[in-house]
Amino acid sequence: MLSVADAERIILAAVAPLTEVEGVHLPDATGRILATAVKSQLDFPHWDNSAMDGYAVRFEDVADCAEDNPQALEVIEEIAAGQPPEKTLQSGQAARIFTGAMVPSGADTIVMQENTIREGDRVQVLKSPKALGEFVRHRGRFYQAGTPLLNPGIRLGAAEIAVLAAAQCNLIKVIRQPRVAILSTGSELVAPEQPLKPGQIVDSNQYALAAFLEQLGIEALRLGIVADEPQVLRQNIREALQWGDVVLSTGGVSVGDYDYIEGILQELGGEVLVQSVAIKPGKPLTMARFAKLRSLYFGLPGNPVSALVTAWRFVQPALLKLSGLSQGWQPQFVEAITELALPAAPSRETYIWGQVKIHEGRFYFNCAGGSFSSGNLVNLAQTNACAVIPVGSPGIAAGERLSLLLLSF
Ligand SMILES: Nc1nc2c(c(=O)[nH]1)N[C@H]1C(S)=C(S)[C@@H](COP(=O)(O)OP(=O)(O)OC[C@H]3O[C@@H](n4cnc5c(N)ncnc54)[C@H](O)[C@@H]3O)O[C@H]1N2
Ligand code: MOO
Ligand SMILES: [Mg+2]
Repeated sequence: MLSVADAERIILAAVAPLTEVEGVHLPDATGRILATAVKSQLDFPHWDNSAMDGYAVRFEDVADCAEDNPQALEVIEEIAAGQPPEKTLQSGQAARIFTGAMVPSGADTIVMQENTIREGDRVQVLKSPKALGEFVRHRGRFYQAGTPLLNPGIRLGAAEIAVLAAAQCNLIKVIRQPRVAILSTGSELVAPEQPLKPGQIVDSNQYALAAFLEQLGIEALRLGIVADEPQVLRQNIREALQWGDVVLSTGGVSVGDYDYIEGILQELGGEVLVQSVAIKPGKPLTMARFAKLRSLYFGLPGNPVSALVTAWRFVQPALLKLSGLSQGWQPQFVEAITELALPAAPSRETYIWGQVKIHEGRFYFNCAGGSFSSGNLVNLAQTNACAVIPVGSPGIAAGERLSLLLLSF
């Protein structure tokens, strides 16, 4: 049985980030991973412009003015944003200007409107600017044309999409999305919409995994429920591996008579890298690499909580690394204070699900109510973090610090 740390290392080492590139239009680029550096032929700002509504002036004209010593200037034109100036400012002159408008030649400083009094075609400046260039946003101050604007390997969110739009990048090169197939193994399973006969179990894992993937920005190929019949399972798994970069199944990975997954992976030529892990829940986690197909198989345990906890702990970083993210794909742990006492972990690293909150700048963890069983998915609702209890820990008292795996925060 591997330790959690060793299993993580083996799994993540087996992941080769995707490199294939595709083009998407800007409105479709949200959530995608940038494949190549983006440069712009434009400086940012594109030209000297005003940061305030006020007057464009020559600093030397107003360097010494004050309320009891105002400086009168002649207003020679009005420049709105989007409108190029027509005149060149001479000494003793000002131009009415608005935020974002181009600074006219001859001017070097902006005086904000609040420090002026307008009198017809003249303006009185009541306060001298702090420095030459005050409230001028100079061309190229934020970014110089031709240098990298966005680096590859980043996920495109609202901020990056704004940058791309401003740089007029309409077609973006992104890394293709991972292909992930999911299947639920188990002859006892029925879909949520089917009537339940005695002894049957509703296939919640398929839905949980599809939602888990969707939250990572991946649309899963849902292969449905596959019965515990070796021939049928083998055929489904073979096809899934041919199509996908990653195949996730649940169930059939323990030691029962109907637990066929590991044997099938070996028959299909997979290199089984993980067979069991000292983690609770999730001990029978199985992972295999199919080098020729360039695909990975995760056989997650069938118990609903075991399936999700192992997905959060191992599959999530693997998929984020696969997606081409250059950083931030590793699992995120923070130090937190537990509100309630947590149990001992004699032999397996134990994950206790619950909720994390920030209070006065600190993380606080509240474990879920109800019973902690890998078969109880009811108290999994609203989980956004898992407390990690290290192997050999006698338990963690209320008010003590612990390490927390952040899920979505
Ligand atoms: N003798 C032993 N028995 C078990 C061991 C062990 O070490 N020795 N390990 C236990 C642990 S820990 C886990 S976790 C489970 C994992 O079992 P499998 O991965 O083989 O899963 P199944 O046997 O197929 O199912 C277990 C349980 O989960 C339910 N299930 C399965 N699929 C779904 C689904 N898609 N949606 C909802 N629920 C599902 C299934 O009906 C069973 O109740 O093994 C222990 N046994
Ligand atoms: O590891 Mo199992 O997931 O304890 O029930
Ligand atoms: Mg089983």
